[in-house]
Amino acid sequence: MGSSNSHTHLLELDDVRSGYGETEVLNGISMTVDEGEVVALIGRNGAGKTTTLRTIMGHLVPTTGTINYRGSDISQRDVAKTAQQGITLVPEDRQIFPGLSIRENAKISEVGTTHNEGWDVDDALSLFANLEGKENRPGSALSGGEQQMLAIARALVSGPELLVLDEPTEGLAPKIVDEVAGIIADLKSRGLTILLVEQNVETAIELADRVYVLDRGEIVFEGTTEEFTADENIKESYLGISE
Ligand SMILES: Nc1ncnc2c1ncn2[C@@H]1O[C@H](COP(=O)(O)OP(=O)(O)OP(=O)(O)O)[C@@H](O)[C@H]1O
Repeated sequence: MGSSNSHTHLLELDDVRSGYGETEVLNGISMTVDEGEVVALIGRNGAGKTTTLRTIMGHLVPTTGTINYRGSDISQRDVAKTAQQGITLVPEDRQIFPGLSIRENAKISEVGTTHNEGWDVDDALSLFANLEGKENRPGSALSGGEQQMLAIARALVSGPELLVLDEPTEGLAPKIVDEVAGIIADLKSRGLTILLVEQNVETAIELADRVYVLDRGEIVFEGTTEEFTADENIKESYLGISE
């Protein structure tokens, strides 16, 4: 039915159903992201988090429901159109080109950036101390943490209005998790709008203003980070966290 208030959200999913062929994975989810917010989408393995992002990005088209971006329905558009509209995904597998240097990987996003001026390649890389002095090193020589940082830098070069991060800390050592979280916090403080999918609940709540919990294709909790932190029941029931 849509949001009852008259405020236009940056991104609004309303009763979205989506999946793969006959298999419905999202059973009618509704969520919003407002400008300047960091919104975390969390949930167990297989809950449908990546499917939600694929649907937002246009890899999957909802069978019913709407996705509005700046008040326009974008449910039926393709991936290229989504990127042009300023929604940039940093995918779970990071997709760094192994034969290209760090700089070349970052520069790729300059191509076709039409909607908005993106970050300068040097400015984007300079956010990450770990990448400093390594601009000519090939993607194949990077650690998982460095790949993640480069993937975020490359996304910034495309000039996102909404940065979508799919499990950015997955598989990283604790020290590197902290560094990546620090960069996300920095981007947040600069006013960038971020939709963050995380399995790492601690990192998610450290960064997010609001939290959605997805379970078996349904949103089972929505609230501020404070409300989530106070809700022992939701943490225990859906995320297997108890203190
Ligand atoms: N290409 C596909 N074809 C059919 N089913 C799929 C496909 N990709 C995912 N699924 C199914 O959709 C459901 C949700 O998967 P999804 O990857 O969205 O979950 P997730 O919450 O992102 O989990 P994870 O943390 O493991 O990535 C799972 O049951 C999964 O098996």
